[in-house]
Amino acid sequence: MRVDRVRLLNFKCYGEAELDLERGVTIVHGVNGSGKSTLLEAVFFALYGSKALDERTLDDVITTGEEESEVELRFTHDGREYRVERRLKLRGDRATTTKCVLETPTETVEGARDVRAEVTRLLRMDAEAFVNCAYVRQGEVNKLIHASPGERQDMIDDLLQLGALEEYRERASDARLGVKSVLDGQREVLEDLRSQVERKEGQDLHEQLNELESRHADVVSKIDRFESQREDARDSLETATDVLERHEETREELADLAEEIEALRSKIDETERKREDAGERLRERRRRREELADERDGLLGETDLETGDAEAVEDRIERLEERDEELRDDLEDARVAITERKGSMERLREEATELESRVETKREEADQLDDDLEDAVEAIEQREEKLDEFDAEIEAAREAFDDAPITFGEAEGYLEDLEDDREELVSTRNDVAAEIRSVEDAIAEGERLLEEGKCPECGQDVTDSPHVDVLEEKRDRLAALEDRRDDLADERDDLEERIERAEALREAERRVDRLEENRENVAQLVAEKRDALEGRHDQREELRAEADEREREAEAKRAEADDLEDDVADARAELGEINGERSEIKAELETLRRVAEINGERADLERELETVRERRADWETMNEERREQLASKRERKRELESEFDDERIERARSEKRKAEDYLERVEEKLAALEDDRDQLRGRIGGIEEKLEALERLRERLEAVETRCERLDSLYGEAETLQTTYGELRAELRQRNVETLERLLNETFDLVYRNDSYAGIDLDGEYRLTVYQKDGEPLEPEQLSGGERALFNLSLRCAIYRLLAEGVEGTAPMPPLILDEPTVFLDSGHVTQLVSLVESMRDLGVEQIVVVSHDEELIGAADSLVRVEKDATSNRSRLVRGEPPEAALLGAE
Ligand SMILES: Nc1ncnc2c1ncn2[C@@H]1O[C@H](COP(=O)(O)OP(=O)(O)OP(=O)(O)O)[C@@H](O)[C@H]1O
Ligand SMILES: [Zn+2]
Repeated sequence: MRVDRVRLLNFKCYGEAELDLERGVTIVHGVNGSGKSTLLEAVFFALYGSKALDERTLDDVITTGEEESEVELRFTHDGREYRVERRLKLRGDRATTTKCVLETPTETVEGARDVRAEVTRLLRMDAEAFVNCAYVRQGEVNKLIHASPGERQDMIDDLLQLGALEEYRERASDARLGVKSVLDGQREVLEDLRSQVERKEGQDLHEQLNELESRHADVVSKIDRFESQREDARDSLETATDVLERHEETREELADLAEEIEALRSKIDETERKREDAGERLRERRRRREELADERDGLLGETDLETGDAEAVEDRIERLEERDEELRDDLEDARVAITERKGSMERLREEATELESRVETKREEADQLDDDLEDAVEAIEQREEKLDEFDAEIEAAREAFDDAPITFGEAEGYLEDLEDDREELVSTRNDVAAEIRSVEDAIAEGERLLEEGKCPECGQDVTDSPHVDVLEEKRDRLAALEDRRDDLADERDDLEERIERAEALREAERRVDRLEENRENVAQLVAEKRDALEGRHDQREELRAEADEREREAEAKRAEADDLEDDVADARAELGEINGERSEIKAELETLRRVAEINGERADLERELETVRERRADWETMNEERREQLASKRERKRELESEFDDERIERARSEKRKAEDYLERVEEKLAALEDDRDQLRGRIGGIEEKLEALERLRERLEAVETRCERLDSLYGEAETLQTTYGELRAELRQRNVETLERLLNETFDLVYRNDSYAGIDLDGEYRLTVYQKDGEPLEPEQLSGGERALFNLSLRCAIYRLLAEGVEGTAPMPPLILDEPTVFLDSGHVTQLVSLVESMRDLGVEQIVVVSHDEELIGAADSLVRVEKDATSNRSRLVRGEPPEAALLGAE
């Protein structure tokens, strides 16, 4: 068997991974925890499913955090291709297998159990055998050494299929013992049967049977006789019962007829009564009709209708109602007219009153104006007097100018001129005064100088001064100036006087101005008053004219209102007439309506009369029919009465009694006889059964005799088979043990070639003993760790080779799988392990898969697989490498 391809999905640390495996030695390497062992486990799991998991469960297989997991394995076996696929799914917190198929070239096997059975059959190994032989798991290197010889024996026997032989031997032994116990049982049965048959044969069963059968025939013939007599009795009973029943029926029919006749008669009477009542009603209704006719004739007399004919009456009513309708409209119109006119009339009168009150107001206003006018005239007169006073005053003021140097109006200018003159005068006086003073001073200076003898003019000695006469001139000048000053004083006094007068004149001028202004004002007021007076006159005239106008209007309205009052009186009179006519119409309508009512009632009566008449006729016919029925029922009754035959009835009764009597007795008798018969039958049956049992016993006896003979020979055969299997196994094991011992020694030699050990001994019970060079025996447990590992590997390889070469009909072996075989080995022994691996390959092992870190092993590989774990996703990956990669591996 060769693994071609492994494909994983979410298998433990793997996400998606796929690996093609080739022939030869494949080394799987990678750091701790990268997933190397898991890869091998996956192959194992693909083949054997949960059996490959030891104590772990399916949910350990699914990558943590995932729901589903898949593993697919393609392999070639015996030249044929196979494919196994398993799929797991987490349901809640338990994983289950949702798909498990094995595709073989000829069929598809489904279901975990069937697939495992088929794989076990193909490889001739179950899971346990697989790990004991082909798959050396990590840490299980010493498994075979630590096992007890008995366990080892079972393991190896199983692998070599010798277990089956032992099983067969045991089965043969079981079979032999089984046959023995069955045979013993059967012999006991045989004895028992024989004694039973003998006992039964001594009982005279046939004679007993004959006697009982003749007694039985006797009883049966008696029963037959009584049964036929009972039949006769039953017949006569039936006939008698018939006659009596018929009689009973006739009597019942007669009774029914009597009842029916009675019922008919009472119905006829009842209907007859109803008919009479109806006749009475007819008469009553006719009377009523007459009464109504009389009443109507009376009513018609009151009207001018010639006939009480319904149509004519309705016609008349209709016309009267139309007329009444017209009159009602007229009435309404008249009422409306009255209301309207009364309204207008009142309105007119109100308007007139209103106008009159306005006339009065206006007249009062005019009178008021009269008074106002008088007052105004008086005021004007007063003002005019005032004007005269002003004129006199003005005249008086103007008189001041009569002897004045100026005329009225010049005073102002005149005064101003005088004042200017005065000013000029004053300044001239001042100038004169100043000159006087300076001349006086110069005179005084000149006089002083002169006294000192100096020139008054230039201060030089007066002797010969040209200026001595100047002093005199100055004195002249002073006198002239003083004259002038006095003149000026006079002039001023005169001027003062004139200014005083001029001021009085100016005052008079101003007073006249004021007075004239006042006068003007008063004159204006008077003029205005006069104008106003004029206006008031006009107004007063207008008011009076208007008042007259309104007074006339009011009179006109009152006249119109009086006319309307007359109209209203006329309309009222018309209203009275209409009402009169309407009450006449109303009276006639009442009469006519009553007539119409009578007509209606009479028609109803007529219809009712008709109905009653018809009803009566119906009742008549009904009763006639009933009378006929009555006659026929009476006839039938007479017939039945004539049928009655008392004598025959009496006979039937006595016969019935007799038959009943007999039947009662015969039943008892028959029951007793039947009892006898049944008892006899039972006894006959008992004897017959005993005879049959005897027959059966004889048959069984014969059968048991044959069976015992057969069992005897079977026992002999089983005994032979058991010994044969035992011998066969011992022989085979001996042969295998010899081969295995040889292979083991060869292999151990190969991997542990030194001088310490002479050889290994394997006895028939698979007890292992290692002999040292000096001939001392050693238990394998006494070997060192490394030695033990090598020893074990040798044993594994030896078993593998034995299986691959030795056993007849062996299937092609699965790959040899070694998980970390080098852990206990030093480098020298690794080299030997490498040669072991190589020799296995040379011996024709198709595939060898080894998990190892060892460089030397890697160097020996035909192909390399590196397992890496992605640091971020934490998923393992498979990377193929070719052997040259080995050179780079020093760094790992
Ligand atoms: N169900 C699972 N889901 C995810 N990871 C898992 C699951 N089961 C196991 N693992 C992880 O798979 C990793 C690989 O384990 P494995 O034994 O294959 O490593 P290895 O390469 O053989 O290491 P060593 O060299 O130490 O033997 C471990 O780190 C383990 O934690
Ligand atoms: Zn590992």
